[in-house]
Amino acid sequence: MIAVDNVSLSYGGHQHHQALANISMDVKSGESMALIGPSGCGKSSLLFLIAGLVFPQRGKILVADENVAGPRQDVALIIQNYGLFPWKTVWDNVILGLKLRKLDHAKQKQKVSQLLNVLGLADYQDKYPNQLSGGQQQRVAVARALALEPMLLLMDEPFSALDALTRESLQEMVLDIWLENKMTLVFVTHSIEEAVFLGQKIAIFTPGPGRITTIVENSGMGAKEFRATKQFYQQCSKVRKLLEDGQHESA
Ligand SMILES: Nc1ncnc2c1ncn2[C@@H]1O[C@H](COP(=O)(O)OP(=O)(O)OP(=O)(O)O)[C@@H](O)[C@H]1O
Repeated sequence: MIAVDNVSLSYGGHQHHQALANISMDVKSGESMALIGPSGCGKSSLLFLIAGLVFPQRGKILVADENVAGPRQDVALIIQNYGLFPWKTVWDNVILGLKLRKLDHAKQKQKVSQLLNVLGLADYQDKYPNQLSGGQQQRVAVARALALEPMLLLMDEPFSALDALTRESLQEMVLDIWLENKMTLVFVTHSIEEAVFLGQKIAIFTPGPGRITTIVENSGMGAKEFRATKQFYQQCSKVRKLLEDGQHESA
């Protein structure tokens, strides 16, 4: 589904800054991958490259076997801080993408109602984002992305602003959606537990410029009970150790 081949990215201007160096990775169709590493190591930049919002100076990125030349209709991106329109209600935020696609009106309504029900937002459909909690806003962002039935869902630190329990329940919701829809999922996180709970593969980044040092296979993920297993704790320890090693290397 995604093939990133030897990609380097610099941001221009006179303070020329190399954000990513020689990144290669593959994500198969239906897989989930977590991107984790210290702040500023280029995780969001890699997500934006895959989304077709920025372009590399070197290397190649394919999505569904096609060169990424711009945003695609079948790829949804949830940006940091949810990216909701504050002047639109929950309903209008979620239906927006379907309107832009000019989907049949009845189908638009049916789809949005269904999603709001599934995500527990039906009672909030006429509220505005600033009338909602962080967890509710996050669910609206997820609903808006899922309305488009993406084959690839990209999420940038989706649950970072949430309290621990809300965060876990939304992680479980995303796991359910991923298992049911068999879409490909790539997400950025700072949380080791989140990476291990939701990532079938976990890409470990180091900074200065951003590189992927290791891709951890995490075959145990896929069940809610995984969180309570010994394997889960072992995987968390492994990821923590790799992150620490990366910090020492780049220090
Ligand atoms: N538009 C931009 N112009 C110039 N530099 C940028 C731009 N966007 C990001 N950078 C720089 O590129 C580097 C990588 O940023 P990026 O946001 O991808 O990192 P990150 O790993 O996602 O960080 P965080 O975990 O803090 O969100 C940083 O040093 C950042 O300052």
